[in-house]
Amino acid sequence: MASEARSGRPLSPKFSETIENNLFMRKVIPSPTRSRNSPKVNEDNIRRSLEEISREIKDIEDFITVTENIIRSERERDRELYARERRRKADEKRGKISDEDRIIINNKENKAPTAIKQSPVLSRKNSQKSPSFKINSYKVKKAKPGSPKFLKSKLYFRNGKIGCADAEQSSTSNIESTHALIKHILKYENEKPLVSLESVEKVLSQEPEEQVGRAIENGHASESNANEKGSLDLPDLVPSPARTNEEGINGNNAKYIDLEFSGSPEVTNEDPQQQARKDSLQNRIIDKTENVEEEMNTQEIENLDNEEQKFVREQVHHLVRRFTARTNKMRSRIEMPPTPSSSSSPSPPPPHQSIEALKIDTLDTKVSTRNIFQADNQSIRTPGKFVCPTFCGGGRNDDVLDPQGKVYIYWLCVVSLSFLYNAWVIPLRSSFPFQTEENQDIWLALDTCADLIYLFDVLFFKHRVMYLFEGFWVKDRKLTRKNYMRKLQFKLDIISMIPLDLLYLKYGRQAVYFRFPRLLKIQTFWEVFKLIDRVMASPHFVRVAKTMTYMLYMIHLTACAYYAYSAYQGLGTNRWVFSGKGHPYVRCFAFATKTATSIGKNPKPEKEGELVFMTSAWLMGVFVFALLIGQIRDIISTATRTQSEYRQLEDETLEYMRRQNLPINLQRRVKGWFKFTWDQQRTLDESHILDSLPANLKTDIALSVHIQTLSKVQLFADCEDALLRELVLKLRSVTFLAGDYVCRKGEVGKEMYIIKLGQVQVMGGPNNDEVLATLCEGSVFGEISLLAINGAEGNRRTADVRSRGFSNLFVLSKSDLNEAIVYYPNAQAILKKRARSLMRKNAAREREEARRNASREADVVIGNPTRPNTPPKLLKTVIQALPEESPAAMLLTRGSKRNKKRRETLTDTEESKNEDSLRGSKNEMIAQQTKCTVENERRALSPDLLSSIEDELKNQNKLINLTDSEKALIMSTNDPNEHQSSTSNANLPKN
Ligand SMILES: Nc1ncnc2c1ncn2[C@@H]1O[C@@H]2COP(=O)(O)O[C@H]2[C@H]1O
Repeated sequence: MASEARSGRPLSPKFSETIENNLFMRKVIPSPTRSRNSPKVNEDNIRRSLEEISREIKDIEDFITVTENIIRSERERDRELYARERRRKADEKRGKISDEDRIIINNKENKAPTAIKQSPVLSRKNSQKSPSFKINSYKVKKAKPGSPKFLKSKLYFRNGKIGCADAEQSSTSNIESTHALIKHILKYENEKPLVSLESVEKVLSQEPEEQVGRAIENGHASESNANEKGSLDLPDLVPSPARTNEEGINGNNAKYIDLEFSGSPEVTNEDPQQQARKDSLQNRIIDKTENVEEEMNTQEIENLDNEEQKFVREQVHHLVRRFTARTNKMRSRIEMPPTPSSSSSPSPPPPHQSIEALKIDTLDTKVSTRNIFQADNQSIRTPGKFVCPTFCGGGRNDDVLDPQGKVYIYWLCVVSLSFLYNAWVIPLRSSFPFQTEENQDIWLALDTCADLIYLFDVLFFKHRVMYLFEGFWVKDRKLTRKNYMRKLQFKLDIISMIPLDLLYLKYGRQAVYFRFPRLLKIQTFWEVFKLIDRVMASPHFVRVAKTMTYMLYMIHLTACAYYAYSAYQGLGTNRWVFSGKGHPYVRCFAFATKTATSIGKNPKPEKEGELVFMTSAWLMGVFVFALLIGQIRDIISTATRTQSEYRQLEDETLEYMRRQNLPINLQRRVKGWFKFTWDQQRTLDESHILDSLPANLKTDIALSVHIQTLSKVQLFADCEDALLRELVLKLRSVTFLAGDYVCRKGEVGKEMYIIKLGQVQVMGGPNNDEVLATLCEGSVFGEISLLAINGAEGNRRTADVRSRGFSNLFVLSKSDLNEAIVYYPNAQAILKKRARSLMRKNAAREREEARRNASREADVVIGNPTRPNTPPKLLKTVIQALPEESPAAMLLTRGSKRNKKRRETLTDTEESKNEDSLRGSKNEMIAQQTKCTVENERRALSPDLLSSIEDELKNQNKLINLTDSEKALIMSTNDPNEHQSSTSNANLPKN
């Protein structure tokens, strides 16, 4: 917008165009529907429109500033150009131009040919429509690259700068090209005039005034005639013998206005007639140009100032005013009262102040909406005329006090101390003989200090405290003062300062009771406790302290009264009154304490007056102590309520489990859960704590509490903050014990999780005992099944997730997630991307596992053929052949009961023996063969035995050592010969 306005010459039409074209201006003009806002309009919509309006007003403000700057700078430039031009023309007229200057002017003239082009006003018009004037051109073919001819260029004049048109399109440096081109022009200018006389005549015959008028009206209409591109070009300056002036007009360049600006003294070969003609033409040109130019310039500049500019400015200011008023009205209607905690932030003024703010003179050109809003806060600038204009800063509003600010609270503490001084000392000095002639001055000084504090409080502090009015903090000093003066507190403060002490003059300084009005400052004392209660980390202490102060003060008053009564009756006149022995205050205070608390024995009252005193003291004691004890109980119970609730719940749960006879282990886990949850949160259910707060505050609190965890969640870091705000209140906190499964593979997923504390393990593998990943604080899991990427089947958990130690997780339900995420496509995309990548990873892992299993199975088939389970036929035959009860048969059929391995070895040996015996005396070869066969066949039944024998024989290459009992067993079954042979057989190496 700014650039448009800057480049546009006819500022007024451009201005109005800009305004009309701008969206914000269209919005600014209030439509009937807009102004007729129904009260039922949704608050959100109002808010949004309010924000929009604020933005628009800001835009208008910028718009005004920019356009005003443009107007100013344009005007200055116009004036400057105009003055320069006039000076130059005057010089020219007087023929004072040096030759050198003439050449430069010549070229300058060429930048904006004819008188028309010299008009700054017109130049701007031109530059608006066509940004450049092409004033020269080269049309030489086959020129060297880089040479001015090659450029075939035209000089242009744009925004006060000269340049070479073609250089812009080529990569050549514009400055270099322009320089070269100018040099070239100057070189040939001596040989041939730049502009022919005929061209000049032609232009002049077209009535320049007309051209000017048209140019102004139509924005270069005259130039368009000459050049469709809107440029005013001179004929080719390259000296070409074939080329004549006529060609310049009628040939290719016929559309150009050819002007000859000569008069160069170097052109000496002209005849005097021609010279005279040239001079007269030149003069005509200059005269006409000057007249037109002068007229135009003056008119333009004045018009600029007087009409459009003013109109536009006024219009815009008017709109700004209207919109500011509307905005303030709307704001006053919808703005929520700030919470006490936000009071320190700059707050808007009460509505009536806003209205006053609107009285600001918006006609000031520098006014801005920002200023208006600032003015809202400073609407009243007149100095205060009421209380202490000098000290109180009059009507300034920059030093109001925040009622919850530190300065004010500290000051209230000081005032409270002086109140307490008065409250304790006035009864004390009135009853006890503590004010003597010697210390009177000290008391007087202390009294004066306390009084000064009271005075300062009223003069400098109380009336500056800002207050809430219809939801707005009122910060105006005049209003805060009025507010203070309206209150009862002001009246009490004034009464408490009444200098009744002056009566000392009449009644003497002993009459301290004249200071009793000072006790009316008690409101400040209450206020300070109230404020400290709010700002202290543990308000229970403040409450207990307050109650204790009351109690002690009652006892103090009783002590004073007791002493006064005793003094009245006469010290030590009976057993009840104060005896006068010891420190009077300490004794009387002890008496009063015993009476009030009914602890300890006090002397019995004897007189009626004493009885009345005691009765009232007892009553007060009962009342005050009942109150005190009740309060302290409340305070303590409030402080420990959450803990006792937790204890109660834990006890009930454990009791229930005991009654149900649940396993001890389970009970222990539940106990662990209670302990861990309490340690972590100091409450069992956080969610209900903030129930009573509005949603925005709840969100803020939840964000502050969980920010540490949530800041680690990548999902939220990558997405808008709004998503986090939306979800934070929906997060539920859950605790898992060590080894607990958070979710199981194949379950339907209904929640996703964010790890708040601890670690979880994602389990996988064929037996779900392989840890695929360990996730820690800030990690998100359980989202795959929620997103249901794989259609209906996709809502199943893809892995087991187990808590590694104790872990605390945020749970987000599927519905909550879906509800929120639907508006955040970014987050959706991130979650889906992550889910897909996890799924791909899992799929790849599962494929790999399947492949490994398959290859393992294949190995078994090839490498380990299974042996038949049925005993071989030969063995069956042998067993049948053996006597049933023989140890060999028993061994073969049942095996040993003692040492299996040894027995089997034995059986093996025996069997060999039996085989031998079976074969009898048949040749050894056959027996051996048989034995081997049997052995081979037995291997099927007891591979361990056989292999162990084999191993022993192979590896150690020694005889198998049978135990004696085994040998005996074998020998007892078979004859000695057989035994021999069997032993030898048994000892045979297998191979
Ligand atoms: N290989 C893995 N690495 C990390 N996390 C995983 C992996 N596989 C599954 N998960 C997470 O474990 C979750 C189990 O439940 P979901 O399938 O809903 O979502 C799953 C993922 O968030």
